Amino acid sequence: MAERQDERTPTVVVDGVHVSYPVPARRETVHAVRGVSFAAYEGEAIGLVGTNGSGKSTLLRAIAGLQPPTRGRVYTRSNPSLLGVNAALMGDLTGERNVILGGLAMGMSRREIRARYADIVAFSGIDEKGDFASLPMRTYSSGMGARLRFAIAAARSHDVLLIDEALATGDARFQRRSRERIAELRAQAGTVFLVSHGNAAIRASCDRVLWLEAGELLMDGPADEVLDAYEAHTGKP
Ligand SMILES: Nc1ncnc2c1ncn2[C@@H]1O[C@H](COP(=O)(O)OP(=O)(O)OP(=O)(O)O)[C@@H](O)[C@H]1O
Repeated sequence: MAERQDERTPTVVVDGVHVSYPVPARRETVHAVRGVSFAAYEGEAIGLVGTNGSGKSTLLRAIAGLQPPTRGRVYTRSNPSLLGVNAALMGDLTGERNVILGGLAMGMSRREIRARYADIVAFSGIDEKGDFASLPMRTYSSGMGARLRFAIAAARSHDVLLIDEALATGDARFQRRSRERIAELRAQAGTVFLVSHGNAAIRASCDRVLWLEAGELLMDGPADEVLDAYEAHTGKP
């Protein structure tokens, strides 16, 4: 077993990571992630579950390099262009402008963006109820924003793609497109992390699940096994 594991190529190694947020107003720190360790490999899709405030988004931000660990280390194989477009989307700009800026922020050329533009908008589904691509993003529902963000991020291949909640927002067709895209990214030896409150989306796309509770890694194993235990704990599917 150990030998077979050694043949796989790690893409992310999280080694004893702690993250604390100072809350000066209350003169305390929130210890959001507590000593989490695991390795992720090429071709894996890994779901993150845990009840509200258990540290999922914080761990994702630490892997993305957006939140420095207070203790421990995160190693990633490639330059983490993860969650690439998250910061770049701007409410006052149209969806179209955001697609262009998001693509540039991920290192795509203008020519590549032009070539992919129609696909990105079609993937997001934002134009299904009118010409939303030409309207400012602040006029979008939060689900539309999340879907456009995912569509932009999915337009190029990633060694590591971190997805926070986006998939929970779409209808059945968007979810099918997302599942297909995740499968393609994995086939290109990428690693996908998925945070969602919808266990069904995780069951459909992930083969491995990490269960965080109060900042600690409670369970790490095959998706069905961990989700069954998690659902027994929360009492809901
Ligand atoms: N910027 C911040 N400053 C202070 N505390 C924070 C900050 N961001 C998150 N926290 C706290 O850290 C803990 C973990 O939050 P986090 O958002 O990582 O959990 P989560 O599992 O993603 O939650 P949810 O499922 O509700 O989205 C929570 O107690 C939260 O209140």
